[in-house]
Amino acid sequence: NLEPAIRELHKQHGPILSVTFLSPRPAIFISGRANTHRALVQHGHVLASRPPAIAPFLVLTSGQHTISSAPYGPFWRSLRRNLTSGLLNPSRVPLYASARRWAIDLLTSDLMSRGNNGTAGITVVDCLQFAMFSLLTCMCFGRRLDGHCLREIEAVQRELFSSYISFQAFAFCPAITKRLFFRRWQKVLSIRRRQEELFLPLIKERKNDVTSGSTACCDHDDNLAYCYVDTLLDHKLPKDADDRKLTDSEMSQHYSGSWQTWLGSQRFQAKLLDEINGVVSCNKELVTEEDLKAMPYLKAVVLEGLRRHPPAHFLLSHAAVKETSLDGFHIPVGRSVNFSVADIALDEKTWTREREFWTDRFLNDGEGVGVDLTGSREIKMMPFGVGRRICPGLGLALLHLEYFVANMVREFQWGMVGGDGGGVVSLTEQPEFTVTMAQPLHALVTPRRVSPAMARRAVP
Ligand code: HEM
Repeated sequence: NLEPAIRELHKQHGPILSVTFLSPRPAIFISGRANTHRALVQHGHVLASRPPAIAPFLVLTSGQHTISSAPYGPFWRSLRRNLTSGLLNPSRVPLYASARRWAIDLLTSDLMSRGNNGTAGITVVDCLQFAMFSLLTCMCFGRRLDGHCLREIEAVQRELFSSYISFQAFAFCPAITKRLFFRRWQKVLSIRRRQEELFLPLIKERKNDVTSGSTACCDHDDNLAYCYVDTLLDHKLPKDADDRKLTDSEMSQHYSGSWQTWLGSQRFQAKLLDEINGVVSCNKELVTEEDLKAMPYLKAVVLEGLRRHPPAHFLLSHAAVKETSLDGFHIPVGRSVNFSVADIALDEKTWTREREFWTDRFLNDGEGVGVDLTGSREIKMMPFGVGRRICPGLGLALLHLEYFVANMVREFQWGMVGGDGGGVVSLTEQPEFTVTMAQPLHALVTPRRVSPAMARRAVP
């Protein structure tokens, strides 16, 4: 449980710390809005790299050849530009409208078919993650994958996310820890193998434009004209990019929470529903992307969710491109430099009632109105990071959050397990790759109307 310890060390020793854990190389921690702005925005180009990956992540990122893990340089720039100008280009948003509708249909049907499990409620995260995997894999591979294939992809990715922290053990003397934690190391290799077994055939199918029924994984009627794999297959790396692949032998070597009333309490739901009904006519199938633009309360709910419960409590580790100094502290190349997202979001000097889920701060004259999530002027909250390594999926993520929340509130009444007004939900957090709920949410879900998705299901 690193976070409280780091916070305490900052209190005792100041905003810039160098801490030695198990790894021989100390990690640097930088706190505070102003310091973070200086480091990541004003001197953003200097701290825009990533530190050398430890053994498991070398395997899982093919030797730091992914956008998020690649060191700053032509290779990273080229891949990142390919993603932002291709799949994430705002002009392509409408291309995936049908995939988004499909994901909402899947989610609606899934929630309905689980039938509240008596009075124990539905484990919401299972349904939500499955719908989100369906949508993102569709955008990635250009096809609606079938349920079996999706479940397999979901299972391997979830295993990776939940084991992520335990893999840090290999930071210390990997030659020994690989033997000491032999099973854990085997898990790293098995996750990678399964990812290859699942993803490579899908990539090859897309490449060969297979339309026969030989691949049971695909629903051929719903091929997308454009997907992320297409952009990667067409992509040409610049000459000076380091596209060195790991050799086989290298591969085998490496191979605060509190009890709170729930956000879904009737008050939030009723206000959201009022807003949605004011914008969307009752005979319309779904809330659309266009409708979302006229929903300030929905935006406030989503922003307050990201502020109070950011999925990442720390940014991915940054590193200096060249030796540098920050406020008189020396930062060598290759050191991991870390920034706390959660502490900035809970800074009492920026936010009143900072620990409360209080949507009004993003409405009318509230302190959060017009907050700049890119942090270019100043940082008030940074759930997506700031500066050169800012999350390129920011726009898409906000769209998905608003779209899913709006449609789920419109379709269902969300109730607490445990009865009227008496229910509480544990918001105790559990660190994984992202921060998750230690006790997953169980909710009672009641349809508000016969939705088109339900009607379609009813047709044999
Ligand atoms: C609520 C949803 C999301 C949150 C909170 C989130 C947050 C983050 C954060 C905190 C980082 C690290 C920034 C840093 O190191 O300074 C990051 C990086 C990244 N995110 Fe996201 N993200 C989300 C969704 C997405 C989506 C939907 C995509 C793609 C479709 C995406 C793609 C990436 C990539 C490629 C990076 C690495 C950027 C780089 O190193 O240059 N993210 N994200």
